[in-house]
Amino acid sequence: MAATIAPTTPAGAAGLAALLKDPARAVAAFDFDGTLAPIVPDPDRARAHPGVLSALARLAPRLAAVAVVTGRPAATAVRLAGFAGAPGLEHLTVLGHYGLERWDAATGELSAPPEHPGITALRTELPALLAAAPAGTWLEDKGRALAVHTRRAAEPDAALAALDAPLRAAAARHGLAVEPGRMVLELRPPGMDKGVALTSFLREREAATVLFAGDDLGDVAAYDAVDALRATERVDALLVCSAPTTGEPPVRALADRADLIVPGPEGVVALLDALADALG
Ligand SMILES: O=P(O)(O)OC[C@H]1O[C@H](O[C@H]2O[C@H](CO)[C@@H](O)[C@H](O)[C@H]2O)[C@H](O)[C@@H](O)[C@@H]1O
Repeated sequence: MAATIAPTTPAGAAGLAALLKDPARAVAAFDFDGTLAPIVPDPDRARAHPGVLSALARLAPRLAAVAVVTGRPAATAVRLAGFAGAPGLEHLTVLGHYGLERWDAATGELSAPPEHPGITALRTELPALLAAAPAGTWLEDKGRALAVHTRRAAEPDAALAALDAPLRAAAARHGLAVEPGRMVLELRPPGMDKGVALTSFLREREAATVLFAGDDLGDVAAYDAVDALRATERVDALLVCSAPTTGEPPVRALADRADLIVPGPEGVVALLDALADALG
């Protein structure tokens, strides 16, 4: 028997009903870390939850499209999740670097803009800026963006708070945007976010319904965009919050607005399987 999917808001119930009624006009989009992949101390060791590929593959052929919208470089998300060549995901799209990059499974092509000059300059400056940071602080060079992580520090939140002002000043000096996240502060090119990326993708696919699932502050822009589409274009939607299973509190800016809260990537996989079951 299919598991019950129980949105806690009337708008979410309408979104779910619309998706089940007309899946061919629905798009499902997912954040990667914390949503499809369990959070781990080393980002390069993150992997999609073992149930993700089969659950997405069951769902994707029934929907207008499935996308991953992530702060990771698109190629990194594809590698960590094993998306390339995955049966059933021949039409998956990955929007990486908050939408700056795009990878389409159908062609295998990756599109990406040139590196922002602020990133090039900051790359040489950051080691000195981080020299006095608490042990365990480290820099993830993502190519088009630089992310300072504190998850491995003894006091991750305090370490991040101490770095906040100097990193924001450095970002301002180089014309970069600051993207805070779970024990990470990322400096990246401005002018793009998950909301802009998701809106553009939904228009491209002429979606009437969207399911979006995320877990972190970078996903708030996508929530904002979906709410705007609900209000202005009568798009039906189901906003899902993947709540941390790491002991961290959920990101309130998502949890307080979500139509459905699920327990981490395992809960997301259960939701996808329940949707696939319900679609028959
Ligand atoms: O948009 P996302 O797909 O959620 O990517 C956002 C950031 O995710 C990664 O960091 C997070 O996951 C790591 C691995 O589990 C974890 O160690 C870290 O504490 C989390 O913040 C990634 O490393 C960042 O570059 C992304 O910006």
